[in-house]
Amino acid sequence: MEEAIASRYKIIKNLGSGGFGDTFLAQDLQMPSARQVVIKKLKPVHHNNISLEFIETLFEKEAKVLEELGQNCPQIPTLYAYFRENEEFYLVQEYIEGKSLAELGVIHPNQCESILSSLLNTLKYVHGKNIIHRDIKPENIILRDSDKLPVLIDFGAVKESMGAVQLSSGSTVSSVIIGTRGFIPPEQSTGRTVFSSDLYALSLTIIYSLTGKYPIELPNNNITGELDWQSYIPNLPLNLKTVLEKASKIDLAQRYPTAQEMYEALHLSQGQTMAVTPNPIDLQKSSTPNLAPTVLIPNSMASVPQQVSQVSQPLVAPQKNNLLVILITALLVALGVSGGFFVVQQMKETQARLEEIEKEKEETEARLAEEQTKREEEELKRQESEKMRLEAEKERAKAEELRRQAEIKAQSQPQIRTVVVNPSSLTDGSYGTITGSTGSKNIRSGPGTGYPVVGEGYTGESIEILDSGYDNGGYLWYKVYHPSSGVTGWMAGQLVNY
Ligand SMILES: Nc1ncnc2c1ncn2[C@@H]1O[C@H](COP(=O)(O)OP(=O)(O)OP(=O)(O)O)[C@@H](O)[C@H]1O
Repeated sequence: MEEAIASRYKIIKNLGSGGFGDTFLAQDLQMPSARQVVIKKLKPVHHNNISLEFIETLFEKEAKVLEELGQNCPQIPTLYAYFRENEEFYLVQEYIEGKSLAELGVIHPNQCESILSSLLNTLKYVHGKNIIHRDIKPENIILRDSDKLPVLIDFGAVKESMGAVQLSSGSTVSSVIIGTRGFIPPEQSTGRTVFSSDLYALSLTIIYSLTGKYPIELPNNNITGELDWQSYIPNLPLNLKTVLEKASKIDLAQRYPTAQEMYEALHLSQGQTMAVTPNPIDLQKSSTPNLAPTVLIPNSMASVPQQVSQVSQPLVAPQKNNLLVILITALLVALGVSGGFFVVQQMKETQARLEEIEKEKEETEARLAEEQTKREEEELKRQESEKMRLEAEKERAKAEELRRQAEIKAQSQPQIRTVVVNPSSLTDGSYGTITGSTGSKNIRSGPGTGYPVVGEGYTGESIEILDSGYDNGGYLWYKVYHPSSGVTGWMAGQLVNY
């Protein structure tokens, strides 16, 4: 890792590396305090058909915007410097000490509500300058240690300038879409980012702080695409729930169009006076002391609130009700006429988006049907091969059974092992007697009880010994001639006294 940047900023550590470059914590060696700063190094994505000088011009333009935002809003880091070195571009910013919402995880609903309110004030100011942040997410909001206020970092436009490309028509566009999956609404992913895209991302960021879940971790309704986050936090104050639900609508037309309207809805739905949340712009970084916090004028359409008094005031003084109703009606009629074109335009955009969603739905359905058919075909194939396997298995078992039966049969067949024990003694005239308990003894056709009985002899009778052998169990048998019956056959060894 390099040790210093531009011979002035001594790198302390790398804070992160993203798609556009690296972010470092460094010390500014040219400041007496050697204050800590954050340096963002950006690398152009494409520079085939566009010169670095052109990118530099865009970068400078965006850096100037960041400078202005940081100077006037205490909840945006101050930009100290920006420069180009070789082919890389650098932003040197105020270091905000604190933890990001991503690091903080689940936060109590009351604190979430104050964070939301405070960030809506910041966005009122930012949008008032015609700037859209484009990448609001838990990682890009730091809860500053010193005052616990949320600070918005990492504006997207300057990164967008790194992806500039020239079209054949001559106009310049960015080839990159800034934003983070799950936090960007549909219109932003098609390159048509509007103010309410930031409000959408902000609502999902607050939903993260309430539930600890990123949008991609939440289940969504298959028809509307809306996320089901409410079940994770059942006892949420109604006003906060209503505001978050509206701001996170997929349909752009159903969302709050401005931060001002969302802010008003957040506070009005509590049925109270307009909030006395200090506006970041009025808690400015400039030297003006004793600045009172602001009260927002309820029917003011301006994005920059007016400073009036430190005390909370009723939304509408009762005695002025009638006059105010007339004024509001007149204002709405005037706005209705002048805003007609804008409304038609919005409707057209919404219609186009709905058609796009419909098309995406049809494509998804076709893809799912195709996948289903494929799955069914595979299942059929699998069943077929399983059937074949079972049949083969059956055949094998059958063959095995046949083999086993043949073996049993073979084993039940008596096996004759004829062994001459004492050939010299088995000469003519070798006699023995039948022994054992009184009674008849079987004479068989072979040496073993498996052989049929061919005759009988009685204990004490004399027999001529002709041969000897063993049965399957290894027992000795004698081949005898039984003179009393004239039978020749085999007798078990223990029945013969020889
Ligand atoms: N001004 C700042 N003060 C304190 N920390 C900051 C500041 N700016 C960025 N950081 C921290 O630096 C880290 C990297 O930040 P950053 O968002 O600039 O870049 P990245 O997320 O790495 O890349 P990408 O630009 O692609 O989003 C984050 O943890 C962020 O909280």
